[in-house]
Amino acid sequence: MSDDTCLALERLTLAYGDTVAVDALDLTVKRGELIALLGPSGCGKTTTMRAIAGLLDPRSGTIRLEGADITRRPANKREIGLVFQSYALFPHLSVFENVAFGLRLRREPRAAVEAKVAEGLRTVGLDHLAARKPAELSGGQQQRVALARSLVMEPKLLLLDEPLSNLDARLRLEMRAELQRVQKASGITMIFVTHDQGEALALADRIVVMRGGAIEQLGTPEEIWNRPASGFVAEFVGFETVLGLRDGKLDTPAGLMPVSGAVPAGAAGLAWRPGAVTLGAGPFEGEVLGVSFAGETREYLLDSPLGRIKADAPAGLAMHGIGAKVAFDLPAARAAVLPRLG
Ligand SMILES: Nc1ncnc2c1ncn2[C@@H]1O[C@H](COP(=O)(O)OP(=O)(O)OP(=O)(O)O)[C@@H](O)[C@H]1O
Repeated sequence: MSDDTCLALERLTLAYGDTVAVDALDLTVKRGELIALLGPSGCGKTTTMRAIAGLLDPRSGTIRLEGADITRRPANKREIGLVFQSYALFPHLSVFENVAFGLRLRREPRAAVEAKVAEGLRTVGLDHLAARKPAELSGGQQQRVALARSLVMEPKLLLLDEPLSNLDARLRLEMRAELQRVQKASGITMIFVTHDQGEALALADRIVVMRGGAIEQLGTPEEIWNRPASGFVAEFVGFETVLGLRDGKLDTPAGLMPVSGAVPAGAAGLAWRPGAVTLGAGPFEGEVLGVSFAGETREYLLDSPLGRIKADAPAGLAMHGIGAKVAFDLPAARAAVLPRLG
C-alpha cells in the first residue's frame, strides 16, 4: 500500500443473513480524493458505506484506514465522519451549538471549540448565521450545517450518503459546487453515494460504478463518460442505443446488419448517445414516435427494426412530425466501443 492511501477495502464481503449484498469488493481511495459510489437501487452502495463506518460487520475481508486494520474497530473509534440525507440537526440548539456538539462531547477546551466552529462555519459560508436555529434555515443551509458539524471533527474520512437528495433541483446544483469547494479547501477524503450520474460526473475525482454488489467500472468522470466498460455503464451515462457486435456486424432484433465504418477487433458492442445518431440520411429507417423541443436540439424517439432509437437533431432543421418515416445512421466513428456488452 502506498503512503497516500486513505482507505483500502480488501475482498470485502457483506451480507444480511443469506443475502450477499457486496461480494469480494476491492477498492483503494487516495488521501484527499472525492469518490462517488454510483449505481442503481440495491447495488450495495449504502451497505458498503455502513461497513466502512462500522455500522455493519463484514462477513469477510479487511478495511484499512491509513494503513491500520479497522475491520473490527467500533464505529465511534474509527475517526470517520458521516453525513446522511436526513441531516438530523438538534432543533433546540443554535447553528453554532449544533456544530460544536461533537467537539464538546470530546471535551475539547472552550477556546479550541470556538475557533474550530468559527472556521467550520466559515468554510461552509454560514458564519453570519451562527446564532440561528435550524428551523430558521433553508434546506441547503441546514445541509451545510450538517457538513460543518462533520468537518470540525477533522475525520480521516467523511462518508456522505445521498447528501443532496433532499434538496430541490436549483439548490442541489448550488450545493454540488459548494461540496466540491469545501472538499478541496479542507483536503478531507470523501466518499459519497449517489444514484444520479450527473452528480457523480460533476463532483467526483473518481467514480465507482456498482452493480449487483460488485464494481462494474472504476474511473475518472471522463473515462466513465467517454469509455464505458460495458453496456450497463453505457446506458447509465446516457448512451441510449446499445447494440452488440457479431461477426463484425450489428446484432439487432431484425438480424445482423452492416456497421457504418470500421470497428476495432475484439469489441463486444457499440453505443451511441442521441447526439451521435445521424438523422435524415443512412441505411436504416424509423418512424417518429415522439419529438420534443429542447432548445438547441429536437429530441426524437424512433421506432425501427433495430429497436427504439433516440436521436437529437439541431432545432434549426425542419421538423419531422409524428408518424413520419426518417432515414438514420449509426456511425461507428461516433460510437463508444464496448469491451463487454452486458
Ligand atoms: N437490512 C437489510 N436486510 C436484508 N437485506 C438488505 C438490508 N439492507 C439492504 N439489503 C439488501 O442488500 C442489497 C444492497 O442494498 P443497499 O441498500 O446497499 O443498496 P443501495 O445501492 O444503497 O440502494 P439504494 O440506492 O436504494 O439505497 C439489496 O439487495 C438490499 O435488498
